[in-house]
Amino acid sequence: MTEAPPRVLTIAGSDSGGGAGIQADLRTLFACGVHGCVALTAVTVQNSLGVTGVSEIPADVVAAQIVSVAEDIGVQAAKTGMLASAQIIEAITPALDRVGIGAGKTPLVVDPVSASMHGNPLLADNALDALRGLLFPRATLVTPNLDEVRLITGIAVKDREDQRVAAKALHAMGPEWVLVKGGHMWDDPECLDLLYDGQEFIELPGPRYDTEHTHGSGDTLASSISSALARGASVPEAVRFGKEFIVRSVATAYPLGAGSGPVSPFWRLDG
Ligand SMILES: Nc1ncnc2c1ncn2[C@@H]1O[C@H](COP(=O)(O)OP(=O)(O)OP(=O)(O)O)[C@@H](O)[C@H]1O
Ligand SMILES: Cc1ncc(COP(=O)(O)O)c(N)n1
Repeated sequence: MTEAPPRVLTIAGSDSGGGAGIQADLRTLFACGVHGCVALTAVTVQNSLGVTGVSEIPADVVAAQIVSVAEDIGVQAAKTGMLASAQIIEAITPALDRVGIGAGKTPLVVDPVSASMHGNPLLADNALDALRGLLFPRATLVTPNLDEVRLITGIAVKDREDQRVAAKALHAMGPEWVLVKGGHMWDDPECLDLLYDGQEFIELPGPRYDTEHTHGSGDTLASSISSALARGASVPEAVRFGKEFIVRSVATAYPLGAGSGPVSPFWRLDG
C-alpha cells in the first residue's frame, strides 16, 4: 500500500476564475506533492477582471469542516486565506484550538487576505479586530502584503526601512514569525520579502517581473510555505522554499481573460 502524503488544510474562499483562493491553494499543494483539504469560507463570483459577488458559508459550517477533516484525515499544517467576516474568524478559532492547529502546535500560516488584487473587499472592515486578536496570536507565520500591513498596523510602507518597522509592529501582535511581502513596493526594482521572528531579520530578495499576471501570488506563496512546514521544515527553510516556488510561478504566469492571469505552479510538474 502507498503511504499517504502530508496533508495541508486550507481555510479559504473559492475563486470561480480558478486563479486565486482555494483553487490556487489546491493547485500549489498538488504541485508540491502534498494532499490538500479544504474548509470553504465563501464562494466568490470572480474572473480575471475582479469580484462581482460574494456568498459566505455559514460560520458553523466553516468550523465543522475544520474539525471533520482534522479529526479523521489529520493535517500537518494549515493556512488561512479569505475569511470574509468576524463571525467566521470567531467560529474557526475554537475549532482550531480543539484540533490543535496553531498556538505552537500544528503550524498555522495566516495570510490576512483583505481584498482582491483588483481592490474588491474580501474581508469585512469590522473583522480586523478578530483577525488581530484571535488569529495573530495563534499563527506560526503571518504573510501580509503592504496594503494589509497598512490596514492592520496603520503603517504605510514606502521603503525597506519601513518594512522592518512594520515587521516589528506585526510581531508585537503575537505571531511567531512575520513575512512582510514586498510585491507591492512598486518603486523597488526587486521583490524583497522580509522575515522576522522578533530577533532576527531574514531578507528574501527576488526578481521583479514586469507582468500584470500575478493573480494568486499570495495564495501560491503561502500554500507552498505550508507544504514545506507539513513536511517538517523550519519556518526559514519553508519560506525560502516558498520564495523560490513563487518566483518560478510568477515567471511562468499565463494570460487568461481580459485582465490579470494567474501565476502558475505547473513548472514544478515538468520533467
Ligand atoms: N512582479 C513580481 N515578480 C516577482 N515576484 C513577485 C511579483 N509580484 C509579487 N511577487 C512575489 O509574490 C509574492 C506575493 O507578493 P505580494 O506582495 O504581491 O502579495 P499579495 O498581494 O498577497 O499577492 P496577490 O494578492 O497577488 O495574491 C511575494 O513573494 C512577492 O515578492
Ligand atoms: C477567493 C479569493 N481569495 C484570495 C484572493 C486574493 O488573490 P489576489 O490578490 O491575487 O486577487 C482572491 N482574489 N480571491
